[in-house]
Amino acid sequence: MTTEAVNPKVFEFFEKRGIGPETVTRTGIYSARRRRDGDDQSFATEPDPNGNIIAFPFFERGEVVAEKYRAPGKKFYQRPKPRKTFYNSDILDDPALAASTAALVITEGEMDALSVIEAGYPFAVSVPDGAPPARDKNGRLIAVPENADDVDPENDDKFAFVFNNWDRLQRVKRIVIAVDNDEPGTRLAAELVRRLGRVRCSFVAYPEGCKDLNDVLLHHGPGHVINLISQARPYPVRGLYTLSEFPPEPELRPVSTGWPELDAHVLVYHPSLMVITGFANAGKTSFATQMVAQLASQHRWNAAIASFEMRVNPFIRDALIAGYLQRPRPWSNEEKARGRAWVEQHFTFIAPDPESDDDTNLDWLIEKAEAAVIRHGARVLLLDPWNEVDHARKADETHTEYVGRALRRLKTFARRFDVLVIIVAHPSKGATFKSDKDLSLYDVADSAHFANKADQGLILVKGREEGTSTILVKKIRYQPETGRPGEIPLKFDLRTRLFTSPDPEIGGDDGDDGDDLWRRR
Ligand SMILES: Nc1ncnc2c1ncn2[C@@H]1O[C@H](COP(=O)(O)OP(=O)(O)OP(=O)(O)O)[C@@H](O)[C@H]1O
Repeated sequence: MTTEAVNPKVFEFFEKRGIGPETVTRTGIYSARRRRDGDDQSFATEPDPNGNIIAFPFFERGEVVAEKYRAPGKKFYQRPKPRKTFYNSDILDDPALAASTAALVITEGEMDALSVIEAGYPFAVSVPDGAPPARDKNGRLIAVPENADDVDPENDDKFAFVFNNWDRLQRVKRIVIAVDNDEPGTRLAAELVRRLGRVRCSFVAYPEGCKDLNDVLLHHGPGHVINLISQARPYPVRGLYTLSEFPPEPELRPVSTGWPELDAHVLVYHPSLMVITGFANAGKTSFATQMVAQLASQHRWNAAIASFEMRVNPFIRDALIAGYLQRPRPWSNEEKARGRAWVEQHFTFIAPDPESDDDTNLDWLIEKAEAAVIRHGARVLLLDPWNEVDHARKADETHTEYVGRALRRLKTFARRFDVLVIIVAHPSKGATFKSDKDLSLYDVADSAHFANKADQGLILVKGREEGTSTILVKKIRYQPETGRPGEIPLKFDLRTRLFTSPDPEIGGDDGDDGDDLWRRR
């Protein structure tokens, strides 16, 4: 098209919108008129230097594949059977977009794309049919999913222009979405971003009083259009942050387990995952139960206890009361009543309903644990022992894969509900022949995941001499804030059935009791 072929009124129309004759001519816009096509009632639109219709041709690889018309009185129509493509789509093949030296700007209308081109930035396309409605027929805003899993590209009619240009679009490294600042524009942006991939998309922020790029060109000038594009901000990608964007994390507030001699080696905090292991009868249940009692009495950390091997009444209950009173039985009636009231206030128990045949699998357990947090303010979940949870493994899943998935779920639960999850687990059968000294977190229930996923890992060893025990602190994720590995002797008071400070002659911090301590009983 040459300038001579275009009605000067067309230039006037664009001039009023801030778009000069060079851009009009370069993009192939021309003036046209409608002419009756043959004897029937159909019309054709054809170029006419005096025509009062503005024609916007859509090129693809130099060919006009669609055309939109603006007739007087703001009447819009299109050439029949248009190919669904972007306005100015041929810019998609520019090597600068593949090399990432330029970002592609996608606008909601032709005038906005022209505004960008007018501002001196050629890398702009417009979607062909504007924005989809933002609300459904009941007036409710349509929620757009974040991913495009529900999109079938073959039948994605409204966005066929994306599919039709897929190969060219794939090469584009950076995309600036510059749609209208209104509800339909917001939906269009969301629909484009999920189809094009969030990581390469940015958005622009319009100045006050501007709803699109043509407004910006008219009211602020071409320089501002360019600034806006160069300052486009990336769409946040969930899980990827700069330091300043990083979501606030709960502060690490480690507290004592209640045994002063353990403080240098293990302090507990939530959210976190603690694994406690040791051979049969090593005292794992006694130790873990006493610990949750101490956490409740010293820090008011309520706990949910899922105890599948020990009866709650009277064993767990009395172990908790003992931990609270720190006094041997027999207890006075007043002590018993006080102890029970205290257990009632701070603990909930997760146990299968004898009336129901529900699987007591991990989903079941987590569901109850969530209720314990919400209803009873639980800060601790004690799962004792792991091996008794009726695990539900998927058909195509190995044991190791299952344990990995299950521990991930428990960690997600811990994080989401800000809970300390304590898992008591038996060592694998293969570890039975090992000495206590050689037992490691890798021996837990046949899976290295326990060692890898735990934030803190303890091994309990019963001493050769009755009433002596050692806590092996094997893993501490945050050192030194929450402790450091070590071997800490404790006394097991045979009268109170509680772990207490060792008698001075039994040993110090450095485990210099020699081999005796390690020998299996
Ligand atoms: N150092 C110790 N000396 C003597 N008795 C102890 C010692 N530590 C724990 N006990 C007692 O040993 C018994 C077994 O303890 P507990 O049930 O806590 O062990 P566990 O490791 O949980 O056992 P399991 O692997 O069978 O579940 C309990 O009666 C407990 O009071």
